[in-house]
Amino acid sequence: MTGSGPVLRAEAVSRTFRTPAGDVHAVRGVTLEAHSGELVVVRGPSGSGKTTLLNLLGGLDVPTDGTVRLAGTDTGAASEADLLALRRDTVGFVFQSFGLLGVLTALENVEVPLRVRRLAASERSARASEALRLVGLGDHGEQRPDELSGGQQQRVAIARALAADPAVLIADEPTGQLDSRTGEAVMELVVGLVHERGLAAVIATHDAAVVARADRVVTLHDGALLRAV
Ligand SMILES: Nc1ncnc2c1ncn2[C@@H]1O[C@H](COP(=O)(O)OP(=O)(O)OP(=O)(O)O)[C@@H](O)[C@H]1O
Repeated sequence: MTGSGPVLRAEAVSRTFRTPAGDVHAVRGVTLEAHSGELVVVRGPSGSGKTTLLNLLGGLDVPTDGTVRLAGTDTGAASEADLLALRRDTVGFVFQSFGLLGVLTALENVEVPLRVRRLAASERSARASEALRLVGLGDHGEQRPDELSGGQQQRVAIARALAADPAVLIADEPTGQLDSRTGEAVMELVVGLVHERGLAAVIATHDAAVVARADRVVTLHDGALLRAV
């Protein structure tokens, strides 16, 4: 990968789902890129294809047409194993529903993606603690998700996404389950981290405050890009 090119690039990407009721063209011909340190916001009404597009950009799904290049790798041409490794090494995901494991402490949740990287336990724990500190939860490592507020849980999820030091952050409506003040605080944190750590971030959100701070805003309508700002 060259230093100046986009970390993430989608070129004329489409995703069609075959269903018994017929084909659903969830994403249609989208071209989009994100560079390091750049925050790209994807917005659009419900069903416009935001989640499908984010899944394609993060390598959770591959396009039926067009190409997605993630850190230089064409996801559609990669084997399942390579795609798994690419996601593990390159992408941090944050979802609306936090996705924390209830039986684990905050610290253990943050350690989950580090476990699959076969890091030594001490290194894992040091990195997870540092990630929790970054999101302002350095003193909450021993608490379980149900002992934390919604905003704190989402911050744990952000720490988990960042612990392995990904080049790309993909966040699907990360503030969707939070009240507006908590959501603002969480987004403030994400925007700061994107710029500080030079992440290429793509975030689906309706949050006006995030839209205002985005380097680029794209709007989806029926799976296609409406306009790019
Ligand atoms: N696995 C699937 N199989 C069939 N159709 C799907 C599948 N996933 C998504 N779709 C369809 O693709 C379209 C886009 O869905 P998607 O979830 O990407 O939209 P969205 O903009 O994220 O919506 P929301 O804001 O409500 O989450 C919808 O019509 C949806 O029903």
